[in-house]
Amino acid sequence: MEVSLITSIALATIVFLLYKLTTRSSPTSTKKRLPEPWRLPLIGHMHHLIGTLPHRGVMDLARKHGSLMHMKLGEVSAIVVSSPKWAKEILTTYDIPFANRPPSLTGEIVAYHNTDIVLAPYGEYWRQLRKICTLELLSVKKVKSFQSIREEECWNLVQEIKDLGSGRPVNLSENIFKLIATVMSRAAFGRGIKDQKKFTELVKEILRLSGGFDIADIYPSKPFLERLSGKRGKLNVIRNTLDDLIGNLISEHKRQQVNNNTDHGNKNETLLDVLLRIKETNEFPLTDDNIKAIILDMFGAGTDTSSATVEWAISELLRCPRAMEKLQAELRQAFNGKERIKDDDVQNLTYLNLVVRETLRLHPPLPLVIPHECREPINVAGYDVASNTKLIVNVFAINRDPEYWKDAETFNPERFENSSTIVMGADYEYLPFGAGRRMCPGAALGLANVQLPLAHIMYYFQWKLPNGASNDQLDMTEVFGASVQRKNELVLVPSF
Ligand code: HEM
Repeated sequence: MEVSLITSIALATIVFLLYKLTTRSSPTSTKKRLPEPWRLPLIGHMHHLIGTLPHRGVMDLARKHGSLMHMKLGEVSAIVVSSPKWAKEILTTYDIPFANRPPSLTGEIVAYHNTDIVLAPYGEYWRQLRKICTLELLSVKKVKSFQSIREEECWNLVQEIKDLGSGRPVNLSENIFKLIATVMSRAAFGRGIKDQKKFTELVKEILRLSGGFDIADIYPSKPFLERLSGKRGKLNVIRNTLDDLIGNLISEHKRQQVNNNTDHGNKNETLLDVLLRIKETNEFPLTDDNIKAIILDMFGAGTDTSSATVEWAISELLRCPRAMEKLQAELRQAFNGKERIKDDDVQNLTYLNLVVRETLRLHPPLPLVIPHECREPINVAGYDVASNTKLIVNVFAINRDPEYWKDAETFNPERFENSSTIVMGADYEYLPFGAGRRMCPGAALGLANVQLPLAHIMYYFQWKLPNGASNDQLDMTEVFGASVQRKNELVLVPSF
């Protein structure tokens, strides 16, 4: 992040000089303006984010300048929301005007001209895709239908760790990501795919390139910067490779459907089956490219988010022995005498659920959600907001707002004991899945993909840091991309 910011600022200076040579300054506006930090010409407020991670930098700025603040990121104007009060106001009263997504290079290239769900502009096409998500792809019934896949893959991970032997370090980051990517592959295509490693690496690379703070994002009107930064070229290469990979899977699927005369609508339909059925029955016009874009969304939105949550949960538990013991006691009592843990068994485990909620409070994988964009000029609390203004909801700051959360920085699952909050707080004080029309439609699947792996990892093994380091020395440094991950992989030593 730091390198990309510094590169952005260096390139911005060049653009600034060119700009100065070719433009005259405009008269100062007299309109009421939102509070903002001091800014520099052309780069705006980007310099405030040097040496920090965007969600933390923006939180610190908001604590000084206000929880509804304006920021200029290069040439992009953004309104930044950092408190439950403003999140509620904006995501209810102004939800529709802000329901758009800003155009992005990722959307143009990798999402086949924004024909996925995540980046699709607000409108009829997006509405239809949301309906397909709610009723078909990510419905409770569908999430349940992937139960045996989750159980098998979790069990495989337990066996792999056992095969390595007690006391041998395990790279949990790698293994958890692989587990969730395999679950998603099997859910999407019915099996783990041949090129799975390559596929998931490419999806990870897209996410890494889509943080929203690099030079191409902050100067959208200067397309030559996309080339100069190499982003356009990289995304094109990734898209072409993924296009071949998913294209082949679609062709294979179509062949199998003809051979097997597949019974449409059966309970084991994969995500790809569902989309091909919708296409074939003309329920909603979808092209193969649309299907590729939607499938990529399921991976992009569904793998990193869940795997990061499992990793952060383990990290927090390691540093909080009291919570770790309590969770393991709950699991051992619930599964005493059972060889295998079933998906249904974990749904009602109180403390496991509290741990997951508290992890998502402190470590929302998408701390600045996915940027929204204003569709029309509006007035928010007396401030004029121009169309195309970006909306950044700093969920990271909201989830840690000291006005709402006692000891906000402390990992304390018990704080949710008497609360009904699961996916969002009634007062918008807890928003790991966002809120409003663009809220995450995959929360049920995301939670299921977190709970079961976490239960397995905590039930079957005791964990400690390698080389005799004490658990409270675990490094918790974050790295910012499309989602916030651990900077250093989580390598731990199991005993059993
Ligand atoms: C722990 C897991 C997850 C977390 C914390 C999470 C969080 C989020 C957040 C914060 C947003 C953006 C909301 C906004 O822009 O206001 C989002 C959007 C989205 N998520 Fe998730 N997500 C998770 C898992 C999943 C899964 C498993 C899927 C599907 C496989 C999924 C699919 C999506 C989609 C399609 C969108 C875009 C919705 C739209 O633009 O209409 N997510 N998610």
